[in-house]
Amino acid sequence: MEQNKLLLIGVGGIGSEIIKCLLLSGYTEITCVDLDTIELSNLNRQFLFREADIGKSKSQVICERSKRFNGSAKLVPLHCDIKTKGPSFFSQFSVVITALDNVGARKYANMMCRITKTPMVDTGSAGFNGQVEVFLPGLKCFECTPIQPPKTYPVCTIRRNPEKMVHCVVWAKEEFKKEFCSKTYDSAEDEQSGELLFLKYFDQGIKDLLALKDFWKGKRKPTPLGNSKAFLSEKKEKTEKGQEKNDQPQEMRIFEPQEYATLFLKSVRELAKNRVQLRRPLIFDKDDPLALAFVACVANLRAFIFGITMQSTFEIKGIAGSIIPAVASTNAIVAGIAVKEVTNVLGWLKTKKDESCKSTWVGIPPKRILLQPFRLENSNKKCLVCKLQCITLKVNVHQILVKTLIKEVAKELDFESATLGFGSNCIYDPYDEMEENLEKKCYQFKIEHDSIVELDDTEIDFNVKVIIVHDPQIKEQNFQIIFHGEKPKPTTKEEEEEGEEEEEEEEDSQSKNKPSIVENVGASETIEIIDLIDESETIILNKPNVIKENKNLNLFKQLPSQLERKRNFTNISANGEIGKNNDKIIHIEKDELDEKEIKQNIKKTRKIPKNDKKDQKKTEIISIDFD
Ligand SMILES: Nc1ncnc2c1ncn2[C@@H]1O[C@H](COP(=O)(O)OP(=O)(O)OP(=O)(O)O)[C@@H](O)[C@H]1O
Ligand SMILES: [Zn+2]
Repeated sequence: MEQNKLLLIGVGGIGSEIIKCLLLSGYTEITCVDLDTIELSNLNRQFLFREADIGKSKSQVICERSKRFNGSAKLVPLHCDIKTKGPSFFSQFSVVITALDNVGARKYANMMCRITKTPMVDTGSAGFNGQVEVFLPGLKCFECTPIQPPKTYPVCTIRRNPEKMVHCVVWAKEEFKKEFCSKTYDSAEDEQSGELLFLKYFDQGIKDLLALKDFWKGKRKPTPLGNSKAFLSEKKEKTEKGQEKNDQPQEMRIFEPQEYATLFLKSVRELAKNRVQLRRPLIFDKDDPLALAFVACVANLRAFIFGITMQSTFEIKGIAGSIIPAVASTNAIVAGIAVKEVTNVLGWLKTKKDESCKSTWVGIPPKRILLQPFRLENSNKKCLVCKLQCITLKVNVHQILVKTLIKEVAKELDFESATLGFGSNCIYDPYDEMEENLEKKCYQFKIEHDSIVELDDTEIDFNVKVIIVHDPQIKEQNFQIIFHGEKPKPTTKEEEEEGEEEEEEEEDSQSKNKPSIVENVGASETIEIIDLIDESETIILNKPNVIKENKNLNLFKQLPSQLERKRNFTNISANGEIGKNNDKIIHIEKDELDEKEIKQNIKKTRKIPKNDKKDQKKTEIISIDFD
């Protein structure tokens, strides 16, 4: 353990737990990277931070505080974005552990780990669910499973007939974008702008909808609010709801609609002013109080119009940012498993046997913890990151011309016709008029030590990443090309077809039983329980078909808490089966069936025989057949 240098990326909720577990397990050399500073909202679960640390660098503080677990450990803090670190940085470490909150940074770490053939242990959590995934070189990587796009809602529900607060919030965010994020303004809007918007959103817009007479047949109609002055004058004696709860912070309270109208007019004025000062369109950020005030007011007033229960700004912030509150216990469990996997991965580095390494899904439904370990999978032949081929080029970036780089590397790799790209820039394309770039030196395009440039063959499917190692001693012509194992070669037709077939199989098997990762695990509102028609056993979900086709963990992320709220369903396994007292499982075949039809479509599963219970205890996983 002591000989292994570890890299921990992200020292937030899970990262703080990981560093503690690593040190207490005997690891002594850890580099901690985090780009952020400590915020008040971190303190409830990032247990090593204190109020006095607010504003300080997370990585600095965590390294100082963690000395208490092992005073002689070598902890290196780096306050930076991981995306600024290249292959030579990553290659120092035996294992990379990611405890990040976004897919972009994970993808970057994954690519660096593939390039440098470094194992990566990725962690994540959302509420009571979490995961630890182990990515070993040569096996499945973070990008082998396509990442699901966030949930979208039917346009008609959002624009015409919202049924829930989330629909109003999506609409409010859209309006925020239209109003403040697309145009630049040179002068402040006049004083009328708030009132005009009020009319548009809450009066005329609603009247226009009501004009669609057929649409409203049999539906509850919305009520337009009139103009803001008239609406505000209705304000009788009412103040905010729940006077007795006045000790709650503003953000947690629900106010009368008139209060939201006043705040709405104010927020429009302030946002318009800001836009003029900034001289650029605004960006919606749930942490920007003004943007959030606008969205909360618009969403609540729309909810009021459509007879939907209004919610506090705090709750709306959660919906607007797809936030599921972090749970310290989930983070601690995930961190513990991750550290165990780091030890397994170190074993793999010696033996190259991967049996002990596992990825694990974590779920904490009431009163029990479900851990579901999975064997590591093979990589997806279609995965661009796994297919990635690279070489290292030792050069003097101040001397080497773009022309030389392209010509020599292309010659060495048998390229027919090469384009050169760096980041999102194309430096040279033979079909474009870019000849003058050929005469420039590499550093003029900010290509420096540890940069990765890309050579693409325009004729065949051949892409090679070139890792630049700058050496000031090297003269222009004396550069050195270093292969990482085999010499890169173009993908052959057979390999391509093989990849396609494999992908189809993969999709098949995934939809049958494998969980796949989503951006913010469980953060999207994928599945929702619409109703429980029979108290004990029947649940109606908004997307039963999807469930049947994909017994996929992601679709079930949100179920435990919803089920708990609705009824006492207690057992939900990580594979997506839902059960009550181990014996009643339901699934419904069609979308939007009526109650009678649903009852006909219910299939009960077999009861788990009593003597199987021993097994369940051993694994803490309940596995029940759907059919
Ligand atoms: N590109 C990056 N480079 C380095 N660190 C990153 C990068 N992206 C995210 N992080 C860090 O990863 C950590 C993730 O931790 P966590 O999910 O607990 O988020 P948080 O920001 O601490 O809390 P919350 O978002 O819930 O307020 C954060 O500390 C964040 O700064
Ligand atoms: Zn991959």
